[in-house]
Amino acid sequence: MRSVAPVNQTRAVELDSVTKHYSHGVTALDDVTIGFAAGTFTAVMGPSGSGKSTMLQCAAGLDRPSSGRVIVDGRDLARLGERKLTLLRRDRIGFVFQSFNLLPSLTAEQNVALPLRLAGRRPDRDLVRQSLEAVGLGGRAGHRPTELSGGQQQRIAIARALVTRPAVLFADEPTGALDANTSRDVLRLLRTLVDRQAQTIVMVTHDPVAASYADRVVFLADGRVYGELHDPTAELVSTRMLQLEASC
Ligand SMILES: Nc1ncnc2c1ncn2[C@@H]1O[C@H](COP(=O)(O)OP(=O)(O)OP(=O)(O)O)[C@@H](O)[C@H]1O
Repeated sequence: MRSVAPVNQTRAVELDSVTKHYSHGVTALDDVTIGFAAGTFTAVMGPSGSGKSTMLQCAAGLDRPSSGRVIVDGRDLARLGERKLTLLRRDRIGFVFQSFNLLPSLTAEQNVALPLRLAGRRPDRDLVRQSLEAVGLGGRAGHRPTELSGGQQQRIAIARALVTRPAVLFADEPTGALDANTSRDVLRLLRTLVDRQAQTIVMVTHDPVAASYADRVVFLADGRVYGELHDPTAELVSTRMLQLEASC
């Protein structure tokens, strides 16, 4: 059963009137105001070029908005200098991508420990093992990425993103490179992390089935928020996407 959102839920991430201009007069985000409550799973959908990745990059502090505010874990990113922003990204924000980005020469355990090493911390073996167990791969600690399936590699990437216990996990098309069965395993894992550990997850996807694992789907078009769905089904998400594409 899904977690029930408590009243007065705190927001792990907030975007307040965020606009992002790129060169050649492109406005990728146009005055976007949206919040992501702690302990919830949100999918972000929209036609190609609607600003989904840009929104994730701005929310994760990987890119700076042209105007507006981004608040993560109670901190206004615009007020942080580069060093403090790097620390916040490293300690409080997790990111997984379509490509797993694991280091091929390292074992699963060493890949998961990497964020701790990069932070100059001696990796706590128990913590690394717990992260591997949380993604169901406690028995694969000594395996290298080439010895793991695509779904297992993505689960290692998720364990690596979670080892610092981030306030939010951003996922950009995390199942984009996986087949339907493997995708389902990864999506179930994300759902379990929300339900059992109250992890906050924001996931960009093109797939209505993937979006149906979320508590809420936010639709973007032309850099703007065009509504949302709560407790989505894949059918409802597909219908909304068709309506959105027809109106663009
Ligand atoms: N670095 C950049 N420089 C210039 N324009 C960019 C840059 N990055 C993105 N854009 C433009 O910003 C708009 C939004 O792009 P974005 O990648 O956020 O969309 P998206 O919804 O994630 O697309 P897709 O589903 O195709 O991945 C697009 O028009 C894109 O061409």
